[in-house]
Amino acid sequence: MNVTVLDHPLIQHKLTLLRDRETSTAGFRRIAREMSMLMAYEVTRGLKLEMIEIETPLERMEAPQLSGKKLCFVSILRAGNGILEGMLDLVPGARVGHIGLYRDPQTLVPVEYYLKLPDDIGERMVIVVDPMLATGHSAAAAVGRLKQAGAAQIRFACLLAAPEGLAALQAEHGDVEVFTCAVDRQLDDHGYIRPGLGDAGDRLYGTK
Ligand SMILES: O=P(O)(O)OC[C@H]1O[C@H](OP(=O)(O)OP(=O)(O)O)[C@H](O)[C@@H]1O
Ligand SMILES: O=c1cc[nH]c(=O)[nH]1
Ligand SMILES: [Mg+2]
Repeated sequence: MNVTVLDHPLIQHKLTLLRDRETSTAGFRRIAREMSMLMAYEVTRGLKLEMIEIETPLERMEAPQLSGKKLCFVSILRAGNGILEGMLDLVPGARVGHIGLYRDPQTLVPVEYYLKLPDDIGERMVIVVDPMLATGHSAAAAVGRLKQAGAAQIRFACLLAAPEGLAALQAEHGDVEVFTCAVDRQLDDHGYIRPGLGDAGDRLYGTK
C-alpha cells in the first residue's frame, strides 16, 4: 500500500498531546498547526528541483529552486483547515482549493456542500489535507472530484488513519500516496477511529 507513516519523534510526541482528552481547544489548534508544518516538510520531500544562476554577495553560483508550477493544497472542510494553516506557514506560495464535505452521522456517506479549486489544478501537484481518514469515504469522494477537475498528481495527508479507510482509499484510488502520523487499531460502530483523538472538527473549533 502506498502509505508513509510520519514517524519523526516531534510529530509522534505532538500527536500524543492531540489525542489527550485534557488538551484544550486552543492547545489542540496550536499543536495541529505545529504538526502540519512538520507534515508538510515530509510530504513535499520528493518535489523536483532545477538549477538557477544567482549572485551571492561574493560570486555567481548555480543554486537549486523548486521547479514547475506551485503546488496546491486542497482542504476538506471544515477540519482540513486545522492542518492547512501550518502547511501554508511552510509553503506560503502554494495555491489552495476547498471542498466542503460532511459525513452524514447515520449513513457515514459524505455530503458535498462546497467546491472551489484553482483552474489549472491539472498542472500542479495536489496535496489533499484532512486530519482524519476513517471509513475513507470523504477522502475518496474528494479525490474523485479532483480527478474530475483534471488533477493527476495527488497526495493525501492526515493526522490519523484507520486500516479500513486506507484500504477503501487504496481500492478506489490506488495512485494516491497517503501520508499519516499513525495508523490506529480500527473503526468503532459510529465510524470513529479507535483509539483516535475524537472528532477533529469539534476539538479544533470547540463545537461540542
Ligand atoms: O473517512 P470518513 O469516514 O469519511 O471520515 C472522515 C471525515 O470525518 C470528519 O469530518 P466531518 O464529517 O466530521 O466534518 P467536519 O470536518 O465538518 O467536522 C473528518 O474531518 C473527515 O473529513
Ligand atoms: O474518529 C473520527 C472519525 C471521523 N471524523 C473524526 O473527526 N474523527
Ligand atoms: Mg467533524
